[in-house]
Order: sequence, then C-alpha cells, then structure tokens
Amino acid sequence: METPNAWLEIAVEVEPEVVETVSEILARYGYNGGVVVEQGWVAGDEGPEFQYDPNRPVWLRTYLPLDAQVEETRQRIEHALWHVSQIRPLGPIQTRTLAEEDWANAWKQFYPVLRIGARTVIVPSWLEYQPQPDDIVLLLDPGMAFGTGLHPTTKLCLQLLERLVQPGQQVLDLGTGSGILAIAAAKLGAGAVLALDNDPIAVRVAQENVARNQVGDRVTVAEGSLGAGQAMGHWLSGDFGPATPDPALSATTPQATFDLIAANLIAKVLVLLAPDLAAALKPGGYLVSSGIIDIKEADVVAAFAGAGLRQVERYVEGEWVALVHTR
Ligand SMILES: C[S@@+](CC[C@H](N)C(=O)[O-])C[C@H]1O[C@@H](n2cnc3c(N)ncnc32)[C@H](O)[C@@H]1O
Repeated sequence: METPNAWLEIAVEVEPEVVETVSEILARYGYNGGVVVEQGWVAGDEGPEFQYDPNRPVWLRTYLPLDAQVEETRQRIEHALWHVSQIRPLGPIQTRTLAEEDWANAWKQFYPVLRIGARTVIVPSWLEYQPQPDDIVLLLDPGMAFGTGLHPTTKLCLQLLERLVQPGQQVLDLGTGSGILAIAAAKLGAGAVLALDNDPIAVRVAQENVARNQVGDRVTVAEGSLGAGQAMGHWLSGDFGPATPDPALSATTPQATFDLIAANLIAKVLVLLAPDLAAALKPGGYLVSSGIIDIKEADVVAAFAGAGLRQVERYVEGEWVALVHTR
C-alpha cells in the first residue's frame, strides 16, 4: 500500500492507569494499529536506558491518513474516548496535520529501552541494544494488546517470573495480551509455555511477538481460556459468563498440568477462575496472580483459599497487588 503523504495526528494526555485502555482505542483506528506512548521517562545512567516515572501523565498519539474518511474516524475516536472519560479524566483531544517526514520521526523518538526487575529489558525492535551477560531481552513494539511492560501489574509479574521460572517448566500464561509474560518465561528457561487469551486481537499480536522473539518452539499461543473462563466475553465488556459456571467447561480444565501459572487478569475473573486455576496447577507449583486492585484483594484471597491454594507471597505497587500461591 502506498504511504499517505499527509497525516492527522490525534493526541491526548491521560493518567498512567488508563494508558493501556486508551492505547487500545487509538490502535483500533490509527494507521497500522500504531500508537505512540510519550511517557514520563527519566534518563538512566547509561546509553539509551531509561526509567519510567509512573507518576507523570502520559501523552498518547496516533496518526490517520488525511483522506476522505479522516473526519469520520476522528469522530469515532472522540466517541470512544468520551466513554473512558466517564471513568477517569482525560485531557482534551488535540489534533494537528503533519507532513510525511515529521510523521516518520514522531514514531520512534518515544520508545527507549525499558529495564524491569533485575534482568528483563524491553527493547523496541528498531533500536540497537547491546545486552549485558544476564539480560533477558524482550523485543516488543507497542501494538494494540495490553502488555508493553508499562503497567504496574505486568511489571510485578515480570519481577516474579524472574525469580520463579525454573528450567524445563510447563507454564501457563492466562490472559497473555501482547505475549510479554509467555515470552519472558520462555527466555527465562521454561520448557513449554501455553499462552491463552480470549481476545483475538491479543492472540494475533502475541503470535507476532513470539515469532519476533524466536521462542515459537517453546510458546504456543491460542485463542481461548481456562475452564469457566471459556464462557466469558472481552475482559473490558463486563461479560463474565453465567453466575454458576457450566460444569462441562470446568471438566475441560487440564488437571495438575502446570508448574507455574501467570494470570494477570482482573480480580473478578481471578475469583471466578479460582477452582480452574487450582486444578490446573501441579502440587508444589506456583500461581502468580496480578491485576488485583487493592480493594478487591480480600475477594481473591478468599476465593484462592477456598480452592485449596496457599498464599506464599504478596507484592504491591501503588493500588495494584500481585500474589503468589502454591498448592
Ligand atoms: C491485564 S491484561 C494482561 C496482559 C499480559 N499478560 C500482561 O501481563 O501485561 C489481561 C489480558 O487477559 C485477557 N483476558 C481477560 N479475561 C480473560 C479470560 N476470561 N480468558 C482469557 N483471557 C482473558 C485480556 O484479553 C487481556 O489481554
């Protein structure tokens, strides 16, 4: 396809908590699904390494070809963002037109290398990066699926995976999003990783990222869920399936199969899936659960205890909690 020679930039300033949600919206309409995330980066000590300042608001931008559809698309974006603004305040939507060369540069300047935990480094595919001997390098370009390493819930999981993954393990990444945790688990030595997501867009992005990171021999990405999760709709839709899970669905849950499960979902989904998660975990295995907003932590803790899981660790970042359970 020929690249358009003029662009409409759509920019909005958002709180860190809604970056992923607004990014998904912009990616749905923006050219090639691309979104620029302009974060509160702080320069690190060396080269292109930066640290992210989680307290500063974030600018998100996307680009639309300046053609006959541009006005209609702009209105759709405005409408979708209005819905988000009913939950969290957003800055006013700003637009400007750009010539081709400005657009090409706008993409790349905002994605520095991002170091998380002790060893994990997220590197945009277009950057040259010289890894340190112990680095686990994840090549991830921002796309339309959750999980570019920015969200506190993802960071907590990556830090835990660094410690918990053992060579040869069977790992389940439930709600894989961009595939970030599955790819990290494979690069940390897991023998086989099953990465599931019930959002087909996430599945496609995760497959691309698995290929880019050359871990396709160990990571299988599939559309779907675990047990009762198979009756649930998109996680942001509020459709959590029937109140009483269909026993036929839970009967499909693989029994005592995984040494390690990473489940960065929301609290409500974790509660509903507690029996399936427990059943799928091998005795002595670990379940890393994240995406738990602090006010819902007690619900998750109770559901996991009810499913026979024992809590061994707890981590907090801001209002987000991550738990480690064993069975
Ligand atoms: C918070 S994101 C986590 C993404 C990534 N694992 C990370 O840590 O950044 C949650 C992901 O779980 C998926 N998801 C939500 N509910 C699900 C369910 N019932 N079954 C499978 N996937 C689900 C969503 O589509 C989304 O991609």
